[in-house]
Formats: sequence, C-alpha cells, structure tokens
Amino acid sequence: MTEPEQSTRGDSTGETGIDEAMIERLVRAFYARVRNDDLIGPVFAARIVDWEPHLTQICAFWSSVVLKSGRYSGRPMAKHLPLPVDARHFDRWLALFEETARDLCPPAAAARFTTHAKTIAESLELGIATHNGRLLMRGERYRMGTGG
Ligand code: HEM
Repeated sequence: MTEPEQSTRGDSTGETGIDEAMIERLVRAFYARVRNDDLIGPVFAARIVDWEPHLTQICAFWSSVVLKSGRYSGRPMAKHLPLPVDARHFDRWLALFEETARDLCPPAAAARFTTHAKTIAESLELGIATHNGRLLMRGERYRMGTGG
C-alpha cells in the first residue's frame, strides 16, 4: 500500500503505453544502431566487452527514469566523465535514439523517451565539459580541443 512505486513489473504508463517490454525493444534496437555507427560506435567498443550486462543496466536505467521503478541505482555521470566525447557525439547519440524511438514506439511514447534523453544528454555534456575544465554558458556546446 505504501510503496506503489515498487510494483512496476510489466506496468505501463497510461497515456504512452510504455512498459518494460517496450523499453527492452527500444534499448536493444538503439544499441544495435550505436554499435554500427562510425562516430560513437568506437567509443562504446573501446569500453564495453560484454554487452548483455550493459544492456541490462540500461534497461533498468530507462525503467527508473520513465516508469519510476527504482530498478537502477548506478551513477551515470561518473561513467561518462572520462569519455572522449563532445557535442558531435551527443548529437549523433540523440539522432540515433530519436530515430529508433520513432521507428519502434507509438508517437507519445517516442516523445516521452526523447524528452528525457535530451535533458539527460545535456546534463552529461555539461558535466563532461566541466570535468575537462570548460565552463559552458547557457546553451553553449562542448567542443573538444578548442582550448579553455
Ligand atoms: C556521446 C554519447 C554517449 C556515449 C558515447 C556513451 C557511452 C557510454 C559508455 C561507453 C558507457 C559504459 C561506461 C562504463 O561502464 O565504464 C556508458 C554508460 C551509460 N550510459 Fe552512456 N553514453 C552516451 C550518452 C548517454 C546518454 C545520453 C544516456 C542517457 C540518456 C546514457 C546512459 C548511460 C547509462 C545509464 C550508463 C551506465 C550504465 C551503468 O550504470 O553501468 N548515455 N555510456
């Protein structure tokens, strides 16, 4: 009674129809495209040896974000800080994500995923810039190798 958030197995968010199965389909299709991408594929290939545990974590992450299931308890910012990525990589990541969500999900669900992805990507890009000694102004993008 007091913990409604805990019982989300197979639950869906009413208006969008998002449930755990949709999240898993989206995550698998998205990372299949990511792995084939010439810009961001190599960044993942250099760090992820075994994809199944990664995909499990990412499904738990999206379940926590969208279904509020509390299944994910990692620290995504810390994992991204050392990565050699900037605005170009985030733009590609988002373009692939948006395209995959549009291909696989009903419009309201795709919009929901994409809105969250954009906010999180923006915060990761900001964190990475700061980690590399760049303080971004509002709306400014992080470009690697452009000095302080
Ligand atoms: C430039 C774009 C991105 C690249 C190249 C990238 C790459 C990576 C890599 C290589 C890892 C594994 C790190 C490790 O285990 O040491 C990782 C983890 C993760 N990524 Fe990203 N990422 C990007 C953007 C995003 C965005 C926008 C999100 C969310 C919307 C996201 C969500 C996650 C999460 C949740 C994890 C951690 C999973 C865990 O706890 O093990 N990533 N990412």
